[in-house]
Amino acid sequence: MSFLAIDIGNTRLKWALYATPQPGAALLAHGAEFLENIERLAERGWQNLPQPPRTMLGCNVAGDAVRRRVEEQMELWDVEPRWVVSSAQAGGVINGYDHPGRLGADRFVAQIGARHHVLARGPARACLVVMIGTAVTVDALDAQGRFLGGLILPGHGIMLRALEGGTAGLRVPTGEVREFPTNTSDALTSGGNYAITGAIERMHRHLAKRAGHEPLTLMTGGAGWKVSPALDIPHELIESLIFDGILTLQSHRLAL
Ligand SMILES: Nc1ncnc2c1ncn2[C@@H]1O[C@H](COP(=O)(O)OP(=O)(O)O)[C@@H](O)[C@H]1O
Ligand SMILES: CC(C)(COP(=O)(O)O)[C@@H](O)C(=O)NCCC(=O)O
Ligand SMILES: [K+]
Repeated sequence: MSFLAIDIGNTRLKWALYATPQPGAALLAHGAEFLENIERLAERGWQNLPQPPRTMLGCNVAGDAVRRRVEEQMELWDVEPRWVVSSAQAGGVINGYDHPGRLGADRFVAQIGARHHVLARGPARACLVVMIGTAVTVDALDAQGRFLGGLILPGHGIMLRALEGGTAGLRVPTGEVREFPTNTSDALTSGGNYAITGAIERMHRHLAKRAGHEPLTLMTGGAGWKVSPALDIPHELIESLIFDGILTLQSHRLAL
């Protein structure tokens, strides 16, 4: 019954093999590859799995060419590639985007994972879903599981490259996050970090006001550990949030 979940972002592909397609299933193997190395997935991580996947579900925001390259690597097994498309409603989330299909599949799936965590923890409440990947997204779910809307901003790497490319004097090593930075490195690192944490805190305020209660804040993504220490609101880092969403979606599909 083993099930492969794949999350393709703009920087890396992350994958996880589970014993069964249900939230909380045993994790059998997992890995990550930078997109420039996906041609090696079959020979590297996927060659020596404890068992071949029987089914799979993925989410991809890196475009069709990347998806096709990944599907070629999957020819190793007899598995039909299936990819999440954002829709008006799925996995307990009602998608309030103007055009639901245009919402990034990773954002939709992370919200489904977040909704699963909210309901597993007690009475339904609003939830802020923060993803710190290549880009940063901050998405608001109300207590009924309705996606109210969200922010997209550049991730730290993109902010730095934009500043380096657009100026003559900002090519400096990485600095530290400081309240009052007194050198260029610290000024850039702190500026990026507080741009991200400031946006999260702002959206948290919007959602607390709309919901009338303190939302649960869940954070995920490759650079979440860099942002978490400077975020002044209670929150939890859940590395597996997208996979939890994929497992939830898959188990809902099987139940239909
Ligand atoms: N070991 C790591 N490998 C790759 N990226 C990392 C690592 N640690 C932190 N990062 C940061 O995480 C970001 C990529 O996160 P990820 O969630 O994989 O992004 P995406 O989903 O957009 O591909 C990079 O921009 C980088 O700043
Ligand atoms: C916002 C994103 C670029 C985030 O990508 P990531 O940082 O995970 O690589 C992705 O979710 C996307 O391409 N979204 C489509 C546009 C939208 O959600 O409105
Ligand atoms: K992502």
